[in-house]
Amino acid sequence: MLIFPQKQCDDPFPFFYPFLLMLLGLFSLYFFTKWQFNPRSNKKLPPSPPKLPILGNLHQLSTLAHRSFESLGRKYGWPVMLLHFANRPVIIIQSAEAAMEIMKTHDLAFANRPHTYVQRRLFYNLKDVLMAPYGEYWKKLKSICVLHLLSNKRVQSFQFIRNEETYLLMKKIKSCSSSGSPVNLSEMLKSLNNDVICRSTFGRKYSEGEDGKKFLRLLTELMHLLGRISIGSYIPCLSWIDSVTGFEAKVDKVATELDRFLDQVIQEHQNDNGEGREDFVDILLKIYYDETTGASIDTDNIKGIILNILAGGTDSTTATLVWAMTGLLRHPIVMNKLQNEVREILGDKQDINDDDLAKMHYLKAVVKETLRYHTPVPILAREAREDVEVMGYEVAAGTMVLINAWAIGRDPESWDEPEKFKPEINIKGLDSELIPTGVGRRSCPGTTFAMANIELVLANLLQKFDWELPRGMKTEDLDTIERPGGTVHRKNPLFAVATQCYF
Ligand code: HEM
Repeated sequence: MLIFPQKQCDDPFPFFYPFLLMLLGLFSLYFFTKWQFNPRSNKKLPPSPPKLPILGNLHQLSTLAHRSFESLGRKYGWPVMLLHFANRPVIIIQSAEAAMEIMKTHDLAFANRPHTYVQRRLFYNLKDVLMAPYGEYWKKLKSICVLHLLSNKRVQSFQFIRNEETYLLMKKIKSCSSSGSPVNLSEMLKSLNNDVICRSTFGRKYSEGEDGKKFLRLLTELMHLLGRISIGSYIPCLSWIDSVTGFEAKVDKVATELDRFLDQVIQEHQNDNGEGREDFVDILLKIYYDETTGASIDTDNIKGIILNILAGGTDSTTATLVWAMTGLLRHPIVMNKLQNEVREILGDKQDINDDDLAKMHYLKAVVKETLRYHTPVPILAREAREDVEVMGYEVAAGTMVLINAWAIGRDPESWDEPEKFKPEINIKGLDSELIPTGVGRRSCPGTTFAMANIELVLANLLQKFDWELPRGMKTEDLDTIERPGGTVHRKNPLFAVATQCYF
């Protein structure tokens, strides 16, 4: 038995200890009452990995954030995890069930998007449709997109553009195939999509001439800046770094030059006698001048929407097409099956129309599988407009919420063998598990436009050519390395050889 030595009563302040005890008691009572009656304190927060002062969890993220979120989530909190980007709380959502709570059950509460200085500067102080906060103003812009610019009818009316541009691409590939040299599919598909989107938006292409090239360079820079993280947006005390590294100046330069270009385009359209076919700028100008529609918009809205269409339209469509061809070249059995479907449905017919595409079910399954396996926009960003409970966790108003669509598409809870590229598993279309273009109010209005282009180009590529990898390359040699960014492309360009031509 341990005997503690008795404390000698030679303390000069014998009244001090009871006083200290009383003080401690009062403090405990104060904090206990505060904890009990503070409505926020006993709310359950999602699990979180340990974080560092100042940085929070930023040091745990690689440039491919969707992959970092998945591995951190599996270790620290699945399917809902709390991270800190510096001192900003960010909720990461990684299962279909949790994503549906955000985008369906609480769609209205999560109808805002988080934004940084970069988006504000590039998108006319959020006067565009992609970044505008939820409200009457955003509703007006979104309905213009859905009803006037990207409706089924409008997408059909642009069929001649898709046909003409696809035909030009086929001719280009044919001329390369005669020499047996590999074609750079990444480059060709990017230029096709730029041409389709520029003709739909401006009524002309910008792939030739100095002006055109400069504009396409600006567009590439816009996408690059949107995909970069500005340090100052998350750690305000380090915002000087963005200025010293020239990042801020670069954003300003690109924003100013794009604005000048768009002003010129609008001016040209205003001077035009309007006899040609209607493009997006014509439609937006009509709404601008028409006071009876009640949808009054200004020129910043027009320019913001155009930039959204250019940014959203070209990059994600190109990435999907390039990844689809990557998947097919890596899986010759799938390529063969798709080629048989396309050729059986078309017979000798060379021009492919929407009715033909509607019959190509395996083609649709291949596109869906590409969106699942190589999700082009892997992370969907939303912001809470009010305090909400999600999967039993508290999410406070203003919290950034990132939905990892890529991880949801590879969740073994939802998919058999999710690590394999297998269009057959996609044939039934598990809708809530496949959310590459979002769900709910803020979902993508350009899906029909994108799919019409993707399906037409793929069907043509497979009907008119047989494909192989460049000489000496095996299917397993073809890499799938991703390039970081808001839209995830292949890091290395995709080269393939069109061995046989059938037109
Ligand atoms: C395969 C191609 C495409 C993919 C994967 C894609 C993906 C997405 C995603 C994930 C979102 C966010 C959805 C959400 O938060 O719920 C989005 C929004 C948007 N997309 Fe797309 N997109 C594609 C094509 C297009 C095209 C062709 C256009 C225009 C011509 C377009 C215009 C937009 C716009 C304007 C928004 C913002 C909508 C809003 O905030 O209300 N997208 N897209």
